[in-house]
Amino acid sequence: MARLPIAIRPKDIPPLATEPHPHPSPLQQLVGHTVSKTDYDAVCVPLANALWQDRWERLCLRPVGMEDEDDNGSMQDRASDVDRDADLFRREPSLFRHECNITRLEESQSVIALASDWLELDSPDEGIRFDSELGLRAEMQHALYLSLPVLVVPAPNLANRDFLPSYARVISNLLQMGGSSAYTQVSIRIPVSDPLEIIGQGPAPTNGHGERHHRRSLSLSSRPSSMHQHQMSIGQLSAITGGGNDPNGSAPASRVVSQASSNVPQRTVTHSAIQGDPSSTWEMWDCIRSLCGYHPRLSVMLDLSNPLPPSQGAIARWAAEPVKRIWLPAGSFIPNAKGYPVLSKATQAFIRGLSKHQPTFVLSGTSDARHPSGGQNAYLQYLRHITSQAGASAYISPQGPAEIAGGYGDYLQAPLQPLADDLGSATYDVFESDPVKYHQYEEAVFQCVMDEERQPPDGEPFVIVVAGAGRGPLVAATLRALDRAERDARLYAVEKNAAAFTTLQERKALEWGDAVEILFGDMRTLHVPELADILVSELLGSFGDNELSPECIDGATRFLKPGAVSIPTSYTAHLAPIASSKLHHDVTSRSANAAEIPYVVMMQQANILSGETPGMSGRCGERIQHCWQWEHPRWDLMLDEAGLPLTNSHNTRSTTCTFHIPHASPCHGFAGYFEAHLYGNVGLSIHPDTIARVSPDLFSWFPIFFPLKSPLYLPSGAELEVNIWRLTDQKSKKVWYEWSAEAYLPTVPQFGGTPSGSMHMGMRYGSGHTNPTSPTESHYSARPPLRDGQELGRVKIGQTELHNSGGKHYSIGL
Ligand SMILES: C[S@@+](CC[C@H](N)C(=O)[O-])C[C@H]1O[C@@H](n2cnc3c(N)ncnc32)[C@H](O)[C@@H]1O
Repeated sequence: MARLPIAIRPKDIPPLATEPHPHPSPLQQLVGHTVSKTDYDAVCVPLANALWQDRWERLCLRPVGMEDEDDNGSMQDRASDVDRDADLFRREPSLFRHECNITRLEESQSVIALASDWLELDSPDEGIRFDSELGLRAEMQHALYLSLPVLVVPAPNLANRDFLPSYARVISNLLQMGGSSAYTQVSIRIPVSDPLEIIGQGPAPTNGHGERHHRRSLSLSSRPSSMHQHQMSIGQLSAITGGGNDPNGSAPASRVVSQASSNVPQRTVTHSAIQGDPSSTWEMWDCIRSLCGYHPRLSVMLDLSNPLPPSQGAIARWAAEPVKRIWLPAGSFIPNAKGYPVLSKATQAFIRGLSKHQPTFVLSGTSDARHPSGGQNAYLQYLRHITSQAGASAYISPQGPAEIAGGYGDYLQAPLQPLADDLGSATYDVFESDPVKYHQYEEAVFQCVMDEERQPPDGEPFVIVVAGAGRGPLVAATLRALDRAERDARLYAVEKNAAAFTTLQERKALEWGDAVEILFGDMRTLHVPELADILVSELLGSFGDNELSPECIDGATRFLKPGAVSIPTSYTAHLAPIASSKLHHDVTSRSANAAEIPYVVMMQQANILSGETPGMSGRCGERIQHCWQWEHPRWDLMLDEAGLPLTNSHNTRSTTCTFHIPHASPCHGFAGYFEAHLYGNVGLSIHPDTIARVSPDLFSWFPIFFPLKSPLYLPSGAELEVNIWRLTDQKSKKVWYEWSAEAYLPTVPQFGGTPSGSMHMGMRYGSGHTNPTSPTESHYSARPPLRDGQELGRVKIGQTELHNSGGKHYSIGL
């Protein structure tokens, strides 16, 4: 595992430079020292300091109660002076040098800059929202000027969910600044959970004392003035659950919301966390990145100040998101038996799972002596220890060691077409680097030639054809199997790639001699000197049939003896809906038609969305569902005079899979897998649930990805119906896939059972059999009690286009 970067958030921020360039500034010295003399890789500091906050508040807010004193003339004069300054600020919002912590280009390397956490882009007060936007734009302008790698923006406030689109709009606009050459990323700091999800308490308590009351400056005369009072933020809530809310540690400390202003909508705040929704903070992120169009410079800083939500499914969704940074305050560590800071088992596993994102960790509050043993360095050493143990893929990829798959993570590749195209020697070399596949074939051939029922009559040797021999590894595996079984065979190796055939010639000349007869040509038309008992082939694609194994084996069946066997004897295709911001972005940034093409990809930053349960309606299948099956050889086909099938229509397939979606998420497409039965008890699998049992460590195939042009949003408890077709056209000699999906929410009819009286069956309306304060998967799967004769219905909530209609954008040449 590569060493993951760790940054420190120092308690004290160095002062500004007192000597001119090129003398290093105090911040430069701190960064230089940290990077060269400690085991940290970066320093995390707020971009601006308290003087900036003071100016912004002086210009944009006014203490509550001031209007009562407005009959005093001098007070009014002061107010109009402030208004003038405020308008000047709004005309060209920018930071002064003394308001900044970072001022030089030379300071910007190895620095993670935090935007001011007192800005309220989602304040219920319109004026505060707009002035916060101006403040943040001033900070972004400064960050862009200094080419800072990232500006971390504080999380939106769950209690202000109604204004989340306003927050997201500001972020989207921020990402337009600096034009296409802009370099600075924007990272949204999102808490991994809301503490109320964990403790399941009632409405958030309000902060009854110590808050500063403000009202907006009167200068925005087109907008009514307003009064503000603090309300408890996510960060403050984290303190009550032990998540820690210290100046170094946690989410923003102050939020002001207006209560009196007429520009503040008098809506009831639906605080989803209060109702124990484990999706709440993730949904904030989902809304922001969707409104920002999956911008490539937008990422997540996942804030682990609060405990993880209890639901595995809710946590796993972060695997599909661009989590580039992880905020780990000292308060998120627990003391072990000796008093050293450690992380809970669940947090360790979560962090290991996210390691494939190569995140930068930010440790804060390490000098606060929160833990009795180990001192400040204990946090760093411990984090180094657990991240160095992080393995490869965690959530989805069936592929083996990261070293082998290295560099392929989330890399979109066009599926191979070994029938239409001739493969290069380097590609065969990659195939041959996976010993598992050849071991499985050797074992399958061994079991086949040992099988009593397969023995040729009168002690005759077997006739075996290896069809699609490539550079010969299956021929070698077959020879090893015959040797072990002490069986004789006449062995033929068929290959249509003329260049690969030269390697077969070489191997025959130097290794195999008379033991192997090599034949050049297409197995569908080539003359084979005698009928075979066993046909060995490996023409499998990631979805089983996508390299046209069915068509090729059909064509080779004409040189098999009646009752002969094919290795593989059968194979199946499987599908699951996935979310992956990365894959979605990579596909949609290619071309307009790029989402109409399947890809082969080692999925890393991806998450399977479906659950194992049948859902509330009982209609849903497994997490990963079987699409279709192929069995070989087929003896039931109508053949032409050459012994070939009259049509290829028997090789069309279609299926509808219905998936239960336990946790809200956009669906970005579908992951496809195959399982193959070779012979006896030997198989191959890239299905995530069976690979370890069937063919552990197999890495020859990555899953196939059928993308969606636009994400299909699926709320908690949704049912996703996926249609996929394998189609073929004799005239144009091609095979292709088409796919589409529909989303539904289950409903239960209310008394009387009319459709209009139906009620959605999302988690909030769960059965009442589950504990609403500890959401788990069962929350979503419990079926509500139905009255006699009542049936669950469903309402349709979304639909995709039909992808790759008529094979217009992607097809496989026959
Ligand atoms: C996936 S590769 C497998 C190569 C080799 N058996 C191995 O396992 O490394 C499939 C091979 O089948 C060959 N092939 C595909 N269709 C064929 C056909 N109709 N007739 C003969 N060879 C074919 C390709 O050229 C390629 O060498």
